[in-house]
Amino acid sequence: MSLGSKIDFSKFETQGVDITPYFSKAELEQLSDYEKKRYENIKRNYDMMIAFGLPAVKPEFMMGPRSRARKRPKSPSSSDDSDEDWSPTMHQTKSKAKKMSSKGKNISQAKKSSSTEGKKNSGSLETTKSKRSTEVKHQYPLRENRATNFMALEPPDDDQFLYCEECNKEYEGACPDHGPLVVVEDSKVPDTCKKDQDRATLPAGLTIKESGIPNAGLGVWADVQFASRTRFGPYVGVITKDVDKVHATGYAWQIYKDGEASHFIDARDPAQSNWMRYINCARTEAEQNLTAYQYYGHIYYRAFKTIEPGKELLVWYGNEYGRDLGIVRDIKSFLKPKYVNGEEVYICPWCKHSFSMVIFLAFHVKRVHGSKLKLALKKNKKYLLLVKGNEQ
Ligand SMILES: C[S@@+](CC[C@H](N)C(=O)[O-])C[C@H]1O[C@@H](n2cnc3c(N)ncnc32)[C@H](O)[C@@H]1O
Repeated sequence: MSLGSKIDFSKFETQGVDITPYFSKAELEQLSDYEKKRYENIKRNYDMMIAFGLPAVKPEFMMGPRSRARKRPKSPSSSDDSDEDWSPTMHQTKSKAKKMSSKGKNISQAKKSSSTEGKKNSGSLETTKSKRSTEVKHQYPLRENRATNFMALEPPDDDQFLYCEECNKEYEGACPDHGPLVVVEDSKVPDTCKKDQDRATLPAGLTIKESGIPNAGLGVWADVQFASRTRFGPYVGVITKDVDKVHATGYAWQIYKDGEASHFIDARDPAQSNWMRYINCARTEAEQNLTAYQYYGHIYYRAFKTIEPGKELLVWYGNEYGRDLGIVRDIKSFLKPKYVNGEEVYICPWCKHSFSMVIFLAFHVKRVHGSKLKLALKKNKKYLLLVKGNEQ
């Protein structure tokens, strides 16, 4: 089976996409560049399905401004997505972390959250009932999904414990065996530099310049070596509960209180943020060198390996935002069908559009996310493999 081999995708690659007819002037003004690009991708995908005679349901935004009520986005904590079983190097996990007081008192049982090797390598999943891929039943709507472009950790039960990656335990203070983290403070900002506060706070030994990730904008690079267990932060921004605003910019961290989403720290304004707003999202585990964590209501980044001079500082933004940037690191759940009214539905792991057939998902994945799927046999079972994508 060669998915999509006879389809000419090239005209869709090059054709411009105009989304302006579907929005009122006021709505267009409110959309960020990020959101516009996202709607263009959805429209391009829909146009492609129609052009190839594939059944597709019109995305909601294409119904026009009058018939559409803009949906509020879901918070990541309320997501019904079930593939949150792996979250790269995020160690504040609900009720699973072993917590130790600074005196070494055991509070609860540990989760070995960084042992992702086996999970990372499982790039295949069984496709059940493969005959489905040859019989067209009906196409599920292309679900319109609002971008989840804020950064989010797994909700911590509480944020008064510090995780020690070396002992895989949390302590109420410094680790008794490995000591405190090495703290890198922000540079002090003179009053005359307030409007450029973000850049002025950059600590010595770091540079802000174009990212090594294509089209990612600026990034932060190490000029000197930073040891593992170096702490940066806190992440500085405006405290807000305005989810629409944080969606439009992509610079906010979700903060939790008592395990529930509470507010955001939004670093969209350079005059009210710090240099950490320029740290980009790692595309792979291999290139990630920072772990984000929440401590007493603040977000800090900590090096979990030595960062050599010339390396870009990269953190993980969370599964939802990662997917939105086209990064899927949880390949394990790729193409696992979900069941809706007894029917198999295949969900795109990047943007979560639903498809009734694997082949439709394959078209979509190739066109919108630039990845290919191929069928493989393993122990006499059929698997679908992602053969090209962001996972390297
Ligand atoms: C917190 S900002 C990071 C700083 C940003 N690069 C800048 O120049 O201001 C988040 C934005 O950076 C870009 N970005 C970060 N990581 C990325 C990645 N892995 N791939 C593509 N874009 C990325 C996206 O535009 C994202 O919305």
